Amino acid sequence: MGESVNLFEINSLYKCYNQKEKPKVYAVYNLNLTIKKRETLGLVGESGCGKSTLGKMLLKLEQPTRGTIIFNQQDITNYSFNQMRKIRNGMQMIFQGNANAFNPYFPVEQIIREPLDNYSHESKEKKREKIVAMLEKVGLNKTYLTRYGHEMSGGQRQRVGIARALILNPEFVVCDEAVSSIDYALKNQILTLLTDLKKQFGLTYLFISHDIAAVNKICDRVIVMYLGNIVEIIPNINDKVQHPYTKALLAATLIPDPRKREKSRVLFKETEEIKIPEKGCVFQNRCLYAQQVCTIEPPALVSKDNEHYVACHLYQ
Ligand SMILES: Nc1ncnc2c1ncn2[C@@H]1O[C@H](COP(=O)(O)OP(=O)(O)OP(=O)(O)O)[C@@H](O)[C@H]1O
Repeated sequence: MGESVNLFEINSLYKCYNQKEKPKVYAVYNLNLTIKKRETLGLVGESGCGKSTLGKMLLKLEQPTRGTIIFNQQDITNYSFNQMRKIRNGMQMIFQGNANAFNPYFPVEQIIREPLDNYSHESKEKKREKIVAMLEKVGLNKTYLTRYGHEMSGGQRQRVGIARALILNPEFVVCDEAVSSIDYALKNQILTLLTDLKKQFGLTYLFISHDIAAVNKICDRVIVMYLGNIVEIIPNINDKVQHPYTKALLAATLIPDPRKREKSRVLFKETEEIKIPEKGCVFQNRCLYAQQVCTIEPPALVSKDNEHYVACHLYQ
């Protein structure tokens, strides 16, 4: 049997958070997706649409309520903590590089060494050599070993976070808003660094971001999520998007002038409560083009052309 080109195969995945004395929240709802080896897959959508929950389920930091997650042809959905331990070093996460991202009492050496200590019995000196080599790969050097989080800039902290995520040679990295809190020039440097490291280490990224420009720069394909569902998969964000939600999202975020952006929000219908409807399309309550069928049948995610998928009755 040849090697699979898919790193992940995700089938009918659900995550429901049961909250005390509050209604259930479906953060991810019947989601189907494959992630190809060595691709950078973008994940965009409004706050609360389930992006982080999906990322955490792939890393098994959250347990799915239903569905299956196949990683490298192994069904890891119900793997125990010990079974996950054997593959967890192959999956890592890069968070926002803000000052709270690291333990304030740990110097950089300890921050990056922590994952190594969990997985390797090498001597302290050998580990230090690896840490210094990794610091150099991310554009820092050994003088940073003794620095604390608050003694670094946002960009330097972000580089340390990347070094920590890559120290165990992972195959898959979730970048969760990894460049969202840094300014434009620095953002470009970190995006270039992530792209270089991807080539060097043969990485696969899930790149979660509110920043459409960053997604545009780095991603091979982009998933658009709305209320826990995938509404569109775009091979390239410059391609013609089709789903009314994607159009509205792009119009709202790509216009630099916030006053004009406000106007473009009319692309959504305003609703009091944004929640998954009992039947039909998830976006029906806010869609300006909703028809009767949208209130009855959920649209399937169908292929348009060349890996462009859209879940909308307007195009079926
Ligand atoms: N531990 C939790 N307990 C209860 N509800 C949760 C929990 N984590 C997330 N949720 C809810 O699940 C939904 C999806 O949250 P999630 O953090 O995945 O969204 P997101 O798209 O990553 O948002 P953001 O862009 O703001 O980070 C939200 O309604 C959120 O309130």
